[in-house]
Amino acid sequence: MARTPIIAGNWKMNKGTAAEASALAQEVVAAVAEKSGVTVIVCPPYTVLHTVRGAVEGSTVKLGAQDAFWKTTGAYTSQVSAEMLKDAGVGYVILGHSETRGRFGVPEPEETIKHYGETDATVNLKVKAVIAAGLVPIICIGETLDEREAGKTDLVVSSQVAGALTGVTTEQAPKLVFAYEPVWAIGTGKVCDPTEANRVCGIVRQTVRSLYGVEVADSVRVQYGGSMKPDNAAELLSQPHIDGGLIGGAALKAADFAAIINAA
Ligand SMILES: O=C[C@H](O)COP(=O)(O)O
Repeated sequence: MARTPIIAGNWKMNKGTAAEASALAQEVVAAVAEKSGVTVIVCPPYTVLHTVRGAVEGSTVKLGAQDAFWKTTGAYTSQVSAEMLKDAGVGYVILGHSETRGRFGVPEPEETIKHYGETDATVNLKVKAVIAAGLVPIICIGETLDEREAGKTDLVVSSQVAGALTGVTTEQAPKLVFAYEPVWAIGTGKVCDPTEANRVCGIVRQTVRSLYGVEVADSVRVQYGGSMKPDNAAELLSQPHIDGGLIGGAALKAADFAAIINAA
């Protein structure tokens, strides 16, 4: 089955002033104006969603968010619901990014803390809330270096996929997007070998197949993320199980982001 490639830029906690966000979003819109046949998404910080919404309006570039809470409203200080994101013009939501998942319950030194205790259970609640709001979740999964070296990659990835999908129906599943992001490849410049990235994206698809059957498995889109750059994108994106990319650092420069999109 032909799946439409999907490239998402995760700006993380960057380009968060209105001026920066507006400039980058406008550059992305201009850089991909002639490109068709690819779903292009930008995921800025919450504070500039409105700004970026205005910048991408009327273009093919879609608006995404970096997380969502599972409750719709209430006394949940600091949280943002999927319903609120929908109202803000968001169509896609990154969930379970490794920078929000917990790891082994080991406290980290303050200067390096960047994990917020996300578990498969909270990712699952968020996936269901995002689907209920009519938005598309981009579900992140991936192993740490320790897990890879212990030979646990396939187990970690398949259990994260299955854990995210409890209670998600066969009717809801075809639209899902997954992002396989080996944690050791994120922001390190150490990209996963394309053949291995394809193999693990195949594990994601196989897990979906075991839960929902072959048609759904053929429909879901699986991105690779982790140091994808203009010079390695074509080889990664030509792999049969890799339908796109979740891009961090290279999404902060419109020319690099566009080069990756053009390789899809
Ligand atoms: O969400 C994006 C990923 O964490 C990849 O980040 P990166 O491209 O900077 O390695």
